[in-house]
Amino acid sequence: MSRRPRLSPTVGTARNLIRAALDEAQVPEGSLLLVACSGGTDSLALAATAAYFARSGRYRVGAVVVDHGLQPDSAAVAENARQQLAKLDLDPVDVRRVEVATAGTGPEAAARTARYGALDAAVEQHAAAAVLLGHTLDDQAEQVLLGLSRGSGTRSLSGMPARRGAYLRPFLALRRTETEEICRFSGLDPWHDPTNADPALTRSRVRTQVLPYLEDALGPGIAESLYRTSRILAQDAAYLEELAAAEYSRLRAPAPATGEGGHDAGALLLSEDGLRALPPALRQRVLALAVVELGGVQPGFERLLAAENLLRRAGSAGPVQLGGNVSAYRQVRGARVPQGDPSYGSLVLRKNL
Ligand SMILES: Nc1ncnc2c1ncn2[C@@H]1O[C@H](COP(=O)(O)OP(=O)(O)OP(=O)(O)O)[C@@H](O)[C@H]1O
Repeated sequence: MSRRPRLSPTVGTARNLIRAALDEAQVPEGSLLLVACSGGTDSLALAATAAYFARSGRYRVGAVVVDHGLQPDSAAVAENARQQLAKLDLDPVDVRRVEVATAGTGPEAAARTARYGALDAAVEQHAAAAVLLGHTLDDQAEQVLLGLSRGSGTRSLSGMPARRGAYLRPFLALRRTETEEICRFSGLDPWHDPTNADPALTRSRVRTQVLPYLEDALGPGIAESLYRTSRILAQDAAYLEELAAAEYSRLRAPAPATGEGGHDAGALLLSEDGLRALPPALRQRVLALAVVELGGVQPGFERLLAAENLLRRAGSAGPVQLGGNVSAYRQVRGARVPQGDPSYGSLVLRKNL
């Protein structure tokens, strides 16, 4: 009597991870899932595991391969991905060539922007309910380590989110060695991106030198520990951001226009007493929310400390540059700010044109 090959425990774990991610995001049964697939080990393993949900009839499953056109062999890499995906009976398998606009930004960031543009377009065209990304625990550990090396805060150290809109990362708890195992088990032949071992790239050095060194020096389990840290900090970041958003809407007021009536859209006011009463973790987040609302970029820690210092000054103070051309200053009562003007007692944030 012939026996069916035993299911690898890793394949079972991977299925459970996808099932949990879809349930958590409440992706409706019968809808289309698109796997974002580079043809590399992680996303091919993801496609192979997601294919199970098509076979079981619970979802429809397709894949999108983005050809960035940055390397001479990029079309061949995309074709290899298509051939591997053809073994999995996914529908559709959509290979998209994109133009990567590298002017003014690094090639990696430009490729990412173009890739997400193509994935968004594929979601729209195929009316997909979710896009699955193949990031693993190892990717998350690298992300946290890179964040630590830059002196980042809670949000950045919480790494990549498991979910953002329709984008899901079900494999964040899975090791890269496990995605390799799934590919072997599924008879897939993944592409090995040579840039993953390129010592000129910081992330590659973290992957091939720093993490193995830490593993050696501190003992095994460092990747799992960094992943654990990311989960703890993700909870904390979400909670602090929720509190800060509530404080921001409580303390924020529109700036009056300099002329008759209306508001000055390029500025806003934050109650100084309200800001002073907050703990620094919330005060700095409130200031950052104001900067972003005015069209600036998320300010760094030192800039936020400088803005907080304005609140300790006796008279008019500032401006302090907060990034993205947004500055903060305070004005005290006098000829320019008569009592009764809402700018009095407020920190003013202004976008300089
Ligand atoms: N060219 C691409 N086309 C479609 N999706 C992609 C492409 N490149 C990356 N992705 C998606 O983004 C995820 C992360 O890619 P990245 O290259 O950062 O990591 P990786 O660990 O090398 O992943 P992989 O082994 O799947 O290539 C991939 O798992 C995949 O879901």
